[in-house]
Amino acid sequence: MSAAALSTTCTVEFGLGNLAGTFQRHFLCCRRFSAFPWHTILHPLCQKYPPSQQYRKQFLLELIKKYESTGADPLDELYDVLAEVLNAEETYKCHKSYLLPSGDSVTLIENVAIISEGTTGLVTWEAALSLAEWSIENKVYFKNRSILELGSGAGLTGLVICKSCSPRKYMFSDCHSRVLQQLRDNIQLNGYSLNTEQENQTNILKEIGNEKKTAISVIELNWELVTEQQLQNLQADVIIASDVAYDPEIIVSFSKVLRKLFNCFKDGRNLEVFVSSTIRNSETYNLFKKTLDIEGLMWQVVPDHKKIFFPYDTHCKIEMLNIALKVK
Ligand SMILES: C[S@@+](CC[C@H](N)C(=O)[O-])C[C@H]1O[C@@H](n2cnc3c(N)ncnc32)[C@H](O)[C@@H]1O
Repeated sequence: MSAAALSTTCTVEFGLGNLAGTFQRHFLCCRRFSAFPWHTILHPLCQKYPPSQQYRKQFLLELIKKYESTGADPLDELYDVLAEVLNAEETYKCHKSYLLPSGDSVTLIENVAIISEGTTGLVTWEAALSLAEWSIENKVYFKNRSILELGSGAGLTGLVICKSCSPRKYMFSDCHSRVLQQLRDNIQLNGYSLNTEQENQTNILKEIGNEKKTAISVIELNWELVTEQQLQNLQADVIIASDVAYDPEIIVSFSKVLRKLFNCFKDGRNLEVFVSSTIRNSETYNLFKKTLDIEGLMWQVVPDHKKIFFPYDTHCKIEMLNIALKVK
């Protein structure tokens, strides 16, 4: 049977609309499947930006097993792709592509291991996916505003916001040199150019035709070292962060940075702060809330967004806080 014929069969059998969309979303960012997949390994995004060799191999073996368990004749095309994948070099980095509701996508280079090179910042974490989904439903917080993201990691949330919410300025930041390099690469991979230092300082907007483009920069910003003056110079209106409350030491320095950011707003400008966290350990998470309290900050839990379109473990508890200065 040809691939086209199989594709038609699957369309009829599984109803291509939602199901194919689900398969693509799972496959392109390396998530497990619970049903028979198609429109994946030959997807143009997969061919241009291949997921890890290990993931593609497992996927194809499972696909072949499930397909042949229906009694169908072996499909040469699947074995050809499997041979190609088996011959490919196994690398410690891979591509993951995240499909957006607009039809656009964000492709990232991520490490295969979740912790590598002494950092957690080389992969995308669940809280980043959740924050990105929330942002698409809440564009009003980002449109024409100047956003500072703390601990950006691989850059998923920021790239989704830049592609979907038209911010005026987006400042990615992190402290780790490998993470900062991967962030720059990922931003460029998605078709953006980075602002120069001079452009950052003078806050120049890129204007192409009549369309204003988001000014994007990557900043080395270590919560342990950054001063109030440095934060003041960034002139951010909105602060976001995801999965940064996972370690007691980090929690203290992160909360202090938030307090410093609020101190920059003595002139009455309004600062919006959103922090999305996976609650792995309730003691650690409570410590985060307690530390915010010690720093003179209060929070409200933001209601969950409605549409889930990135595949992630929905059993893990993710919570987003809107953080503000306590009223005296
Ligand atoms: C668990 S990762 C989360 C990355 C990304 N926000 C996500 O959710 O996918 C934590 C990030 O915080 C960064 N980080 C940890 N300590 C930091 C510090 N003192 N200053 C700045 N960034 C820090 C790490 O480099 C890493 O990128």
